[in-house]
Amino acid sequence: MSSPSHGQEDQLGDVELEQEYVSMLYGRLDDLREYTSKRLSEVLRQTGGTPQARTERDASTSMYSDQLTQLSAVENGLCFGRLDFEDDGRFYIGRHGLFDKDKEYEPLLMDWRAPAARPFYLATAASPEGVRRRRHIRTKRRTVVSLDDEVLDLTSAAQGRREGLTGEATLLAALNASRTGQMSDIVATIQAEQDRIIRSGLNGVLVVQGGPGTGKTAVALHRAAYLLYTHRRQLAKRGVLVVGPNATFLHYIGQVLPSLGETGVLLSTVGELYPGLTATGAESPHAAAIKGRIEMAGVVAAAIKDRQQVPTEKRPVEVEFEQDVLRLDRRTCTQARSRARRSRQPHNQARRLFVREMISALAGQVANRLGRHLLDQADLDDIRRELREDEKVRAAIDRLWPVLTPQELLADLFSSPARLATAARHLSEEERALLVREPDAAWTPADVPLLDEADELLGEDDEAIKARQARERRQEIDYAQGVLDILDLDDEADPEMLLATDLVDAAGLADRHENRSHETAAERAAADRTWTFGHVIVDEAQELSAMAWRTLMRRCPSKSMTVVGDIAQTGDLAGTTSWSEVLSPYVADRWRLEELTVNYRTPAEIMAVAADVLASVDPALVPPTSVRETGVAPWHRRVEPADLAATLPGIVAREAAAVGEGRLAVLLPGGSIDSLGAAIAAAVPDIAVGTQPDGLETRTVLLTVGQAKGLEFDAVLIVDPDTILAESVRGRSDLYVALTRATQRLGVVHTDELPALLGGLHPADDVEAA
Ligand SMILES: Nc1ncnc2c1ncn2[C@@H]1O[C@H](COP(=O)(O)OP(=O)(O)OP(=O)(O)O)[C@@H](O)[C@H]1O
Repeated sequence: MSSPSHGQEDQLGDVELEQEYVSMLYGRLDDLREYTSKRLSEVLRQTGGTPQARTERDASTSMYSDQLTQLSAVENGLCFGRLDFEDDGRFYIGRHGLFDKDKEYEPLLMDWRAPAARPFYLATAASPEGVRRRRHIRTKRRTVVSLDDEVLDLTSAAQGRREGLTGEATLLAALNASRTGQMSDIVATIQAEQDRIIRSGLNGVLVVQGGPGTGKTAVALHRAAYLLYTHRRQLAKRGVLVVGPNATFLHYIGQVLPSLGETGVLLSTVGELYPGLTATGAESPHAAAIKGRIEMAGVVAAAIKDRQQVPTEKRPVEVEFEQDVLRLDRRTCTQARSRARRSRQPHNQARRLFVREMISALAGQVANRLGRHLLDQADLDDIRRELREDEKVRAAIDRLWPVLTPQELLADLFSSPARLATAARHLSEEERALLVREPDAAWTPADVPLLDEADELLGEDDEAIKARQARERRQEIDYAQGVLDILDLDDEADPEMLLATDLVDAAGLADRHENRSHETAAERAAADRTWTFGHVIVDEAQELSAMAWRTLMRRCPSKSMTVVGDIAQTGDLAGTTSWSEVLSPYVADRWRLEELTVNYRTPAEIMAVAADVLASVDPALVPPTSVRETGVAPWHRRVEPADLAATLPGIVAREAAAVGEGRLAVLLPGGSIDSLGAAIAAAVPDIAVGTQPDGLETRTVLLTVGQAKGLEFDAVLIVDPDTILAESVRGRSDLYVALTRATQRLGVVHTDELPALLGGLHPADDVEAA
């Protein structure tokens, strides 16, 4: 509600006044951009100097480029609010702090994350915190288009604003707007219960539990921006990781942080956390669920032990060496293996000890045959060296204790029922059979935590480390050569002036860049499996398996984490329905819980239907309260199974037309995407089938419920709810997720009797007639 005390004329006058102020702010922003860009070019042009000067220059380069990125990002909606206080003070609130350099840096615009900006989100008529009026300023590009005032006194509170909502008109305008396929930031309309979570302290594990549409994802991302602003020094170095369920979801949320001026955050799925590997393989949900169990950590450890072999009593290892046959018997090998294992080093590093013991044993045999008394220390050293370099000796030792990469270990394990039987003996035969795969099959997302576990237990052998270092050094030199080439391309350079290559060669420049100052923490983190983050945010956290949690906890030893999710929406068989169950192995009961209760996405009419489904998942679960109604009744239509393929394209086309500029999602059972997808795609323009990162920007998209998790659309059409319910033991949760994706319209097409759970839907003919 716009302030009743303000007439239309006042508003017009105010709009002009605010436009003046907003234009002044944009002028200041332009000045700042120009200044920063100039400084950056100056720094980039400087060369030479002492090592300290170079370090300072690197720091200035990254500071100015970061500032420039931030200043470019805040163009849209730079200023969105104003607070007027009882004592006649006032200030403006926006995406970025701006100061008046001519007036002792007096604030012109307060960053929304600054402590002083908090009353903009928290002040209420009942507790105004000295605020007289809160004004929401809506802009389009650089033009002020409207204002929404709230007067925070109890009389105006009694007159009608809905209790508990901040900036109601602006909020409802944002919620009613058509979706674009990309999530937007909510910085102008953060609600009080969300603000408290966004600004909660950095330390410890914070769990944010909330029903669908309560803004968990939005809150998690704004929290990342807030934490980076408030604890920049601490977090910029180690970076922040945001984990999401799949690439489509990451694409959907990908613009939110950049629009808030934050680019140093790594967005990743758990499946992408193993550098150099893309987990594109698919497998049955049951196989993935087994791989997600915590017992799999023991299976990986056992699989490694199983590769540390000793010969049988009767058949010692025989090695040909210089026309002689040397023997490694069971006792010698067992002793060497025990010593190597006792070192508690990872397999590939402990191997050094094993090799040393084996070479000693073999050298002893050679010395005895040559006549030990004839040999001095130098001879013995020679014998050891020759043994080490001998191909056959090396091969024999490799068979007993091979150098292994995580990929080799797991590919060998899963392609061998015998190896699986040894390492995973507590699994049933049927469970083991589900894990068997071809040796060269593609890796699946559920394999990634196992690879991570294996990497931890295998470690890297020295040769691999040396090879990697050499590779990295070559990359540094290539990068440095590129920099030199660019610098020397300047054709306006004075011919008398020394070229950069006259001063330093690529190897020399690479030395200076050894600390990779040109990469952000997020970029370095993405390339390094052992990177540990300053803060980790996990979205749709209910879907993570126990093994995935183990991987993530390894990446965050400080346990500074924000975990957001909804245990009523768990669809993955490996997922959880209890936060305490997944967190207690790592932090016992030292985690704090915050709950979100208001649904900003799903209108009340649709939520009433979803509430029945939720009650069937667990009667104790409480659905979130919808913030708005649309007046559009959700409908159902029965179609004979034989007619489905012929009828559905028409229904989809009608819904796509009804949604106008908005987005429509057709949610189908997993098994139907292929069979029904082609017919629908042929009849409906601008359509995407299945997950493609930018598929959400098409007007219509066909997805399974699992693929639609975390996403939202103006209209949703659910096809064949019976099969969605039957497809998984978590079918009811899946249906609940499907129903709660819509912001405006919902329809359900079924081929059998309407499931009783969906009794709240209205027959399509009644809805059309109305
Ligand atoms: N304070 C707010 N102002 C404006 N829009 C909001 C606000 N809070 C949430 N929204 C919008 O509500 C929708 C749902 O938010 P979000 O996706 O974060 O919910 P969620 O709790 O993660 O949902 P789900 O559990 O279904 O994934 C989004 O469009 C988001 O932008």
